[in-house]
Amino acid sequence: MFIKPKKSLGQNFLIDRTVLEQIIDTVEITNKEVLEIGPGSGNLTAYILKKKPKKIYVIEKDNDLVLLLKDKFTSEIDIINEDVLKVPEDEISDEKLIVFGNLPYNISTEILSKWIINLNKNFWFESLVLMFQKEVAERIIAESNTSKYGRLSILSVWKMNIKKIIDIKPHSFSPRPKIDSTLLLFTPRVNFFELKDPKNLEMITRVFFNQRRKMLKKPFNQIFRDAKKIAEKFNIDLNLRPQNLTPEIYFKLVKEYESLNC
Ligand SMILES: C[S@@+](CC[C@H](N)C(=O)[O-])C[C@H]1O[C@@H](n2cnc3c(N)ncnc32)[C@H](O)[C@@H]1O
Repeated sequence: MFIKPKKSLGQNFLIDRTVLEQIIDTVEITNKEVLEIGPGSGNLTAYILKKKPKKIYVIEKDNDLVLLLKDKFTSEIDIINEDVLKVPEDEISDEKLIVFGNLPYNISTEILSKWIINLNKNFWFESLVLMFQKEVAERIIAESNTSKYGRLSILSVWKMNIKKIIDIKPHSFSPRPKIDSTLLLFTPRVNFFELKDPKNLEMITRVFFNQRRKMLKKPFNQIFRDAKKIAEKFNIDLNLRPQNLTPEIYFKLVKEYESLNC
């Protein structure tokens, strides 16, 4: 069955055996429950199956590809024919999942942000092995005082340990994307900083990084009534820029905001 790849659904299928093997070797799969996001034509799915997982769930939005997957794998996989953004990720299984995803580039940050915002102390996964556009992966793992550091880095490191596994070149896919990709491994950060509402972290980092070239004075005044006092409390020089504050400081500022407003 030939299916023309749909650009709108970010369909670039992995065809490089070495890369497929590197992906499944990132974590232990045997006897574990696995979730794959966007299995496409099932290239990675076939490699996952070789490692004998206890069960595989896949979430694929494209009806044509779902037909192809049913044909190719019969009853070996449990197919959820849905938009991943609409699936309640913590209701897929009672077991902690190993998640793989060569994510569609146009919604990759939306998926990651949704999962992080929804996470509670009982992580629904054991690890996430996710592929991003290289430029997005660099923003996720960026540290403070660098130009790529921003909201996505702070949000990601809040609840996860993140490790870069490999970069992947366009020739590993068909059709070839125009950009390089990067595979990241995320594992739960057990003692993450407790906040009342993750939306406050989203809001505060948005206010700061929407004006990333401005001095801290401006966002501070927008968020806190007594900005000077709060800056002194946390020993922050208001002449610095948003990228100079570590994630830890952002978490503390959100907590302070919550204690004053929520
Ligand atoms: C980059 S391709 C990866 C395909 C396959 N995993 C591989 O590596 O060869 C992304 C896949 O995600 C699917 N997809 C796109 N948007 C989706 C969504 N919102 N929910 C679920 N799947 C989606 C596409 O149809 C496609 O199969």
